[in-house]
Amino acid sequence: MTNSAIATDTLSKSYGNTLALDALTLEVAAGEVFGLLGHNGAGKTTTVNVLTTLLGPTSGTAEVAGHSVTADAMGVRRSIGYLPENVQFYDNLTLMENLRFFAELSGLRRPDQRIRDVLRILDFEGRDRQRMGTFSKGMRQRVGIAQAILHAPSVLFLDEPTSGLDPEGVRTLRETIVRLNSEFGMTIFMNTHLLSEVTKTCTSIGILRGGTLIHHDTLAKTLSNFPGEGSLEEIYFQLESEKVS
Ligand SMILES: Nc1ncnc2c1ncn2[C@@H]1O[C@H](COP(=O)(O)OP(=O)(O)OP(=O)(O)O)[C@@H](O)[C@H]1O
Repeated sequence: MTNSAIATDTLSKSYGNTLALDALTLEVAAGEVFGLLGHNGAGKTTTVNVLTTLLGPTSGTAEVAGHSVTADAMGVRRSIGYLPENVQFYDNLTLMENLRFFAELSGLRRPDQRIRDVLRILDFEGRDRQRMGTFSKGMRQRVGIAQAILHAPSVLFLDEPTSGLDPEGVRTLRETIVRLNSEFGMTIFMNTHLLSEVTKTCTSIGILRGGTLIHHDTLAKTLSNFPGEGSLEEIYFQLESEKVS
């Protein structure tokens, strides 16, 4: 038995003739904050879409929280939360009304109690009657996280969570991610382009290039294995530009 939150074996996904994900074999241990990096079109969103069961794989296997994405997609969905890159809300409804709507959709037994807990976890107390349309982009991202964790998932997927946020929004979101991981033990899997955030948040990283995983290690080992490079950004560009052997 392993304590993998995510385990894939030669997982591939094609769109017609485009091989977007090429035999991905990856393990993310429970309790990690994993950052998936790569240029535009590298296959990051495809990976998240397959792991969250939005898309079926073309071949290979993947388990999330111990459930197969193909044989037990419902088990996966019950165990995960997902913040898409562009999360949508009902702007004319309040924060509470939005969360109640999503809580009812996911069939929560005592939605109001859980919503109150989640509002407290995300420091939204006192804002539950505020209309969503008045929230900043950073706050909307955190409401997206609130929505994603209503059913207390063990694994949380975030697709470009800091995209379009100002520095304060980025910092607050980072604190939220770190807190969900350290206080509530959630495994976090995030796609991101923001390497400075990866350095501050992630415990391990993977780099995809053209659908192939070209690097996977803990952040600490990645940094120590490239002592000549000043930052993760420089390491990333070095790895990304290396010739495929
Ligand atoms: N629905 C689709 N139909 C056809 N090709 C697609 C589809 N979705 C993605 N692709 C292609 O698959 C490859 C991987 O795309 P994907 O969106 O997974 O990359 P990404 O790393 O998330 O990129 P980005 O950082 O721009 O979001 C790209 O070549 C893309 O053009």
